[in-house]
Amino acid sequence: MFSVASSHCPKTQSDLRSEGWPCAGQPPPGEQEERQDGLCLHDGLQEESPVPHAVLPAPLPPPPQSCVLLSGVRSRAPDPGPPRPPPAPPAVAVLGSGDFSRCLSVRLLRCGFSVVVGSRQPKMAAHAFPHVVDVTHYEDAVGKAGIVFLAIRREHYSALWDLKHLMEGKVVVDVSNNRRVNQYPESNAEYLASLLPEAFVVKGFNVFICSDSVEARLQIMELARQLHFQPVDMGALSSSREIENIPIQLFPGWKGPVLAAVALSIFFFAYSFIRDIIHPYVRYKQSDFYKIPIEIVNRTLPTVAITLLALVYLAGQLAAAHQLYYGTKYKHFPHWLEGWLQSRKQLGLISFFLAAVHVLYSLCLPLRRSERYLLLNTAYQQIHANVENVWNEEEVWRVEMYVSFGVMSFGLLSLLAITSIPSINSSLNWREFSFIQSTLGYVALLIATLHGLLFGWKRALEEEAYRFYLPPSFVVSLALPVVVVLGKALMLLPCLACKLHQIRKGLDSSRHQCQRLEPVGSAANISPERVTIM
Ligand SMILES: NC(=O)C1=CN([C@@H]2O[C@H](COP(=O)(O)OP(=O)(O)OC[C@H]3O[C@@H](n4cnc5c(N)ncnc54)[C@H](OP(=O)(O)O)[C@@H]3O)[C@@H](O)[C@H]2O)C=CC1
Ligand SMILES: [Cu+2]
Repeated sequence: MFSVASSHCPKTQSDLRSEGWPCAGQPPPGEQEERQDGLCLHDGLQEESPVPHAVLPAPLPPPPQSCVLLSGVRSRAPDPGPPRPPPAPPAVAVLGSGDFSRCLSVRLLRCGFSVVVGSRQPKMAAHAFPHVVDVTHYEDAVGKAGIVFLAIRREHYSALWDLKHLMEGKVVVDVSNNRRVNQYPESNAEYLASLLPEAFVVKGFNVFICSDSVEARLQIMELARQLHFQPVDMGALSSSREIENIPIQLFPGWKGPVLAAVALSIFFFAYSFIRDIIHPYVRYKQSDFYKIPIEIVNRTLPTVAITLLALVYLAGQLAAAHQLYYGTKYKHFPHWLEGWLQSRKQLGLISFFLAAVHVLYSLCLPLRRSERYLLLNTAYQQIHANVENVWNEEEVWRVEMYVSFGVMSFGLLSLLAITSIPSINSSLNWREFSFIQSTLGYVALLIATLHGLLFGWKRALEEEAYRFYLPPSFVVSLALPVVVVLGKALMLLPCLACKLHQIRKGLDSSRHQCQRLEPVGSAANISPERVTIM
């Protein structure tokens, strides 16, 4: 339903600094910083597609007015004078004539480069390219360009051995992906560098880029920018293994949140099973096993959903506590907290998913045959007892409010989920986003907690509700949300709120100023100023 991986790097990364389930608009100046180290796995050329057109880039605007040289150096503003003919576009060689080669060639052409394609059978391959592309033999193609893209698979790199002398001093770009994580002992790029020791090998292209030659790396990053990608500098060529593994990882950001959801589901399911099925069976020989498929599942779903939602906001509160304790936003969070903060969006979306399934299950409750029998039995007993009217004002109000709060909190959760879609979140400014994800997010948590409390009502105080000495599951599931809601109330106290505000404005009151750290490194290091939750 949701595309949670953004095709815009900054947006994906900006997830991390937002309040609730993250993805954020532009922060106000001085409060947040922008970094562009997101994962853009959905960027056109990154995907291996058997259909070339599936990854063909959309028509692009005209190329920038040759203000950026391929060497990565920006030229000065041109002197006013008679207009000169535009310089010949720089030639880029692409070796191989497969799917990737065709996509890349078209993109290069659209951005004003001249392309020379190297093929083992140039005559046959030429049909697949626009007529302006020079399709020739490998040797010829390499000789005509300073930058050489390899659009051939690693298994065929050995054929490049014959071109070794021609590759001397050229920038050779390895774009290959693998089919399995750590498929070969060394990365494809390192293998290529060993085959072509005189060339400057650069790994990656559209997003993550690395090379042992800083100049070559900058040159390819500039080229990527000219093709409207947002490259991320990954440093030395040794990072190529990491880059090659990225496209074949299966939802890496979801592992922790999914594991948390599964563990909580097992716990709450087992808890309800013991209390609601095993207990009546052991005590009264009453078989309630029919409750497993719907009732127990529908009791597990909301408890896990609300716990996950509380975990989203608990991470932000711990981050705020960390900042208050150290009196600065420049001290890195512990690793576990960084990971947790990064998982908030996934936690929130899983919570939304479980809440949605809970809604569906709840709507289906009256459809059950068991419900019908129970209702008839109750009616019969009522007639027997000669009771005409069982209307209970308190019960009526409790259930009306309980259902209403449930619907409201689900509505707010839906809003949070929708605004975490990259295209929607990019249409919001920082304040709008923060209002929805933080303020409305807390309201959703508060209302969901009230929904749970109204569901349980007085049962927490009744002795028979403690089966096997275990409190009802709603009591267990509401403990964390109540703590988080109270934590929020605490953070709103003027003394704490003011101090936190100052810290986030960058006014260090800390004894730790000497440890001031600039946010650096991989995407795993979230800078504290990205977190404004309270
Ligand atoms: N970074 C990214 O975003 C992406 C990277 N890639 C990578 O690009 C590379 C090319 O992928 P793709 O275009 O899909 O592959 P294809 O199989 O479609 O094309 C490979 C080309 O390699 C050439 N080649 C050279 N030697 C041989 C040989 N011995 N046997 C067969 N072909 C040979 C062929 O061109 P010819 O016959 O003209 O010589 C062939 O067309 C791969 O390494 C892939 O992982 C792919 C998609 C996305
Ligand atoms: Cu509910």
